[in-house]
Parts: sequence; C-alpha cells; structure tokens
Amino acid sequence: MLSTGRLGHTLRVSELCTRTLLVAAVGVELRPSASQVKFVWRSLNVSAAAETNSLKGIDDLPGPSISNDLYMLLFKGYLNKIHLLQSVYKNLYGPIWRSKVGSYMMINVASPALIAQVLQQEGRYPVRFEMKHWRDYREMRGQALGLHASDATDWHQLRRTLNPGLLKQKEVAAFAPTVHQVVGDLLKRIEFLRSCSQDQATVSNIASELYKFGFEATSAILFETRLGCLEQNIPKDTMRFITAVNDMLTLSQLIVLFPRWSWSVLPIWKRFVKAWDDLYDVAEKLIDRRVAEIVNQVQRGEPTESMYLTKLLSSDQMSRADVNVTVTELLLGGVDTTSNTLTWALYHLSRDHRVQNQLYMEVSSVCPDRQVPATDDLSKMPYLKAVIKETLRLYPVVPGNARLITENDVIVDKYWFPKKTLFHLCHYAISHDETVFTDAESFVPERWLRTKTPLMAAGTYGPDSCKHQPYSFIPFGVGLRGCVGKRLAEMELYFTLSRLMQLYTVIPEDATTTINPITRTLLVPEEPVNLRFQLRDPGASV
Ligand code: HEM
Repeated sequence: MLSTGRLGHTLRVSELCTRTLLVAAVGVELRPSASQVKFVWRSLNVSAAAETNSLKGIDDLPGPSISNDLYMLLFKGYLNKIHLLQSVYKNLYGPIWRSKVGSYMMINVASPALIAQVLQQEGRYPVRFEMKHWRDYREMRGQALGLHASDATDWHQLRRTLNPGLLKQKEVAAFAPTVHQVVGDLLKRIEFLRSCSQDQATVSNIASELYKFGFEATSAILFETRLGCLEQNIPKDTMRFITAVNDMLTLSQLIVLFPRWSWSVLPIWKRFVKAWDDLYDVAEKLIDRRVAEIVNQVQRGEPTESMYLTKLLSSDQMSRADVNVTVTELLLGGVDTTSNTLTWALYHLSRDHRVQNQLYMEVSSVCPDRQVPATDDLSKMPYLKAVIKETLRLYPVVPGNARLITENDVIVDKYWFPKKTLFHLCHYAISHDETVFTDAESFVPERWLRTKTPLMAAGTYGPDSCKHQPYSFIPFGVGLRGCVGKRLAEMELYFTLSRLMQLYTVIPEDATTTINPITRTLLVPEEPVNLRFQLRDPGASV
C-alpha cells in the first residue's frame, strides 16, 4: 500500500529547492516519479512558492459553467452516468479543470501524475469531502459524527481504534472461517435458486443475491451474529436496510446539487432523513442484541469471544454513540462495494471462457478436489487476484474519490490553490484511458501478471505489462484515509470467486446484451445481471 505524504515538517522552499526545481516538479513536460513527487511535496512550503508568481490560479483553469454542467446532467442524461462525464470533460479541457456542483467548487484531476500530486499533499488528517448533509442529519438526531462527518482529529482517533482489527493481516485472517461459512450459505442459496428456475441453472439478478451475501458476511464479522440473509425468508430488517442504503446513496448525490440553506425544505431531504433513520435503527438493534448476549455470557461466567464488535465496545476510545455510527458506516461501506465487484467479475467471466477457464485451472491446481481455500493458498493464486484487479479497474466501485486539502495551500500541475480546495480524483476516466492502460476497454487480467500465461506467450501481454503508472489504479484509495475494509473485502472476494469457480461454469443468460454501469454514488449495473450456473461435476453436492 502506498503511503501518504505529510506536510508536518514544512521547510521553506528557498532552503530546499529553487524555483526551477519547483516548476519542474509541477510542470507538464517533466513528470516526476512517485517518490520524487513525495519528496518535493513533503518538503516545500507552498505559500512561499506562490510568492514567486510563477503559478496560475483557479480562475485560469478551464471548465464547464454551472448551466453547461446542469445541461449535461439533466438533459444529456449524465445524471446517473457521472463517471462518463469525467472522460467527456477530460477530452474537452485536459487532465485538470474546474467545475461547480451545488455550492462546491471542485478541481477535477484526471491523470495518475496529477492524482499523485494531490495525494502527496493531503496532509496529516486527510479529508475526503465535507459531508455536510450527513453531518447535518447526525447533529439533528444528536448522534455521534462517525468517520465520514467527524472533524480531522476525531476521525483520526476513530481510525486508530478501528484499524488494528481490520487492517492487520493476522487479525483479518481470523475472520476466514466466518467468511467461508457465509460463502457456503451463498453456494446453497445459488443451488436453491437454480433448482427453482425453469432451466435448472439460471439465477436472476445475481447482484441482489450477492448483496445479501455481502450483508451477511459483513454483519457476521461486525455483529458476531448470523442474520440469515441468505435464507429463503429474509429478515424484515435486512430488507429495510437494503432499501435504505439504496435511497440514502441515491439521495445523497442529489442533495449536494442544492444549496445547503434549502435542504431542510426539500422533499428529498425528508426521504434522506428517513433512509438514515432506518440504517441507524437496524444497526443499533443489531448492536443492542449483541450487547445483551455479551451481558448474558458474562453473567453466566462464560468467556466473551474477543471479536471485532466486542473489542470496539470495550475500547475506552469509543463511546457507545461512536460505535453505533461507526458500525453503521462499516456496514454501509462493506456491502455494496464487495457485492458489485463480485457481480462485475462474474459478468465478465461468464462472457469470457478463456479467462474463466484459466481461473478455474489455477484454483483447482492450488485447491484440488474442491478443497476450501485457506488464506495461505491465496498467495498461490495470482490469476484470481488479477481477475479482481481487472474488475476493479474496469468498474472502480468508487468511480471518483475526493480530497479536501485543509491544512495547506497546494500546487497541482502549474496551478496554486488555497487551503480548503476540493479535488475530485477521476479514477474512472484514468482506468479507461488508452494512454494509461493499453486496450483499456477490454477485460484482460493478464495485464496484472508478472509470470507468463498462454496469452502472454502469444505475444499480446509480456511480463512488463504489469508495470503501470503509480496512482493509475487505487480502487481502495491510499494512505491514512484509505479503505478500512480493504483486507476484509479482498478476502471475501477471493474466497467467494474461487469457490464459485470450483463448483460452476458461469454463462450469461443472454450473451447478446451488454450491461453498462450507472453511478449511484457507487458504480452499479444499470439492469439486472442474470447468469446461468452450470455444475462442473453434475454429481457434485454443495
Ligand atoms: C471491493 C470492495 C471495496 C472497495 C473497492 C472500497 C473502496 C473504498 C474507497 C475508494 C474508499 C475511500 C478511500 C480514500 O478516500 O482514500 C473507501 C473508504 C471506506 N471503506 Fe471501503 N471499499 C471496499 C470494501 C469495504 C468494506 C468491506 C468495508 C467495511 C468492512 C469498507 C469500509 C470503508 C469505510 C468505513 C471507509 C471510510 C474510511 C474513512 O473515511 O476513514 N469498505 N473504500
């Protein structure tokens, strides 16, 4: 994982580098490497650089007017295809442009080198975006502010408490049996749905099944309780949570288009509040249930398993209000992301037998006779990892991330920006840029491999094709603010995909239709993905 630059020890620019070096570091022609960028950005005092008058300002940047932008969103149909707008504007204005969304002025950056420059200056307490609408809701309800809406130092404290259990390899490995148990239930669920279908093979809308899987897996880990989301009768609260996530994410991206003063009178604000109430309520009930169990266990003199939630609840760094909101956020962050990534992976595998076969061969050679993969086995499955990487490249679940640089003025390219400038990191445009990834629109896991495969032998991709520009692929973000669930997500993705491959050949229900992504804050399929799961061994039982 790449680390973030810190501007903690700023040195006067004059002591470190001449104006020439500075301009070279930010210049268009002379692109620095990631480590050079890190050194220079760490070391310079940006205000001093601005005094040189060599840099341009926000007003010098090109970009669409508000009316242009609204026209594109509302009349040209980009409102739910905001990810595509990144490339449209990049082609029009180049890799850096400004735009205004509601009351937010945003600087869009759409090249790996410029993203590197922004992230190297994100400071000690990186802020993604001032989630004022989330914050307003939480303050209105008297809740804790959680990861997304807290101020810098409170956020940092929360991450220090959350990180060890979720980002340390050893801690995450302890979740493997739970994840496998839930994957086992997913396989049973797929078997059940196949048996109900007319052709005894089709599962309609696999994303919705994988969503229930994601919900079950994340909550099994967070709440140390199985909820039964993969049973035939889904718990009412799970359905409520699923609807609420959908509403909240859809409304969240709409609300910011309106000025803050108008929010409380907007009908969509009421729906946004209702969605959050439901989310919070479901999570709170689950936590209450677990707390009651812990109390009973203690009263009976039984040891309480030291699992994730138990650790958070017993931490003196987090109040119960913090735990409630943070766990809701973890649940929110962990369900849609993994389920959509799995959906897109299966969508592509079903359409590409060569890749699917190659993946099957790898899995069955590392885990013959359908042995359940252990965490150690994953290091022997580079193709499996490459398939997931390639899926996240084509469909970055978070198609555009953001950084609000609050601690310092910053320089990006040849422009100077005052502190509190909001940067939009256009990951989708970069992932689909032919100058960054050869054959960018094709699904080619080989581009991530270091070792030879038959396709590479045919000459299309060589071992060097796995060398990509720094910051061209950061689906989980990077640094201190990077995804807290990355390791857990990877484990879920690898275990699920490998076990599905052991059991089934996956084919599309209708190979003639292409399914495109739409943006609903996250990148999701625009219509249901229906797949046929054919047993590799017709006599196999799940
Ligand atoms: C394929 C799966 C996933 C992807 C692609 C993904 C991606 C991301 C990205 C891009 C960010 C923003 C990082 C940044 O700003 O640098 C993020 C943040 C976050 N993710 Fe994930 N994520 C995934 C799975 C998960 C899971 C499983 C969980 C929870 C168990 C989770 C919880 C979170 C949380 C809570 C944050 C906010 C962290 C903060 O602001 O400090 N994510 N994720």
